[in-house]
Amino acid sequence: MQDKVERSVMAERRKIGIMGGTFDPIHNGHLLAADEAHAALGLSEVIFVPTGQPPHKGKQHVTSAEDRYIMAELATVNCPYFSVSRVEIDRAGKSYTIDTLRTLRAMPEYEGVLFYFITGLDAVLDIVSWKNPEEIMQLCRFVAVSRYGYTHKRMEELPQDLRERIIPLEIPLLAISSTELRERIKTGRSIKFMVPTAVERFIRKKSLYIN
Ligand SMILES: Nc1ncnc2c1ncn2[C@@H]1O[C@H](COP(=O)(O)OP(=O)(O)OP(=O)(O)O)[C@@H](O)[C@H]1O
Ligand SMILES: O=C(O)c1ccc[n+]([C@@H]2O[C@H](COP(=O)([O-])O)[C@@H](O)[C@H]2O)c1
Repeated sequence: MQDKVERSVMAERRKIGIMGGTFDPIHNGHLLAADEAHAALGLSEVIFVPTGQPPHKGKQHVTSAEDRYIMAELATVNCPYFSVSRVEIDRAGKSYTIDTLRTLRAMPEYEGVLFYFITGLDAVLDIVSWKNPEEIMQLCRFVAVSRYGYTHKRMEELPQDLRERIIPLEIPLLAISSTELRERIKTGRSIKFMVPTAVERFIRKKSLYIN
């Protein structure tokens, strides 16, 4: 009975996806993951949230937040249910997901919304090292989409209480990563069908990733 009531309450709540990432640069793998989650989970929209300071990228050089934000805008502008948020870019310090969830949940336009945080399986397997993972799981549902080189079976490595809150989602594998794209640009190889055309044009115009 309790379960039934809970399910019917959840069915009435607006469901919104959050696709967080460094997006250095954004690529078709990110867009496909967000689109598959949108369809499979009945999300009304997906908000892309480029990180300001990625919490786990350490000393690795990261392209300016503004350029990564513009690329995210260019990649998503033609999709009516995608948008890009500046919430992490405009916040000082490391971009912890817990802070982002608290901020979004406190915004009047998202009152009563059920958030789904979309990540690749590689990122989810690392969740125990994130800030406040238990509280994150209370504030949203986690979605773990397939990523080349990983299987959902590996979710068994996670503590049960966290694993139970994560929705595994099989999506077509696109073996694209931002690392691979940066390497391709540096070595003069094509990225043509791996990123939206507008993103490729921006990368070329700003001479990003050439050294
Ligand atoms: N090809 C892909 N398929 C599915 N999910 C992906 C893919 N690429 C990235 N993701 C997921 O998107 C989120 C943001 O990823 P991120 O911006 O770090 O891209 P990345 O390609 O993993 O970058 P890098 O190679 O620099 O680590 C993460 O949850 C990541 O797992
Ligand atoms: O909050 C944390 O501790 C945390 C640690 C690592 C990653 N994240 C988030 O996970 C998303 C993917 O991160 P990344 O580094 O793979 O681009 C992005 O939104 C990050 O802010 C969050």
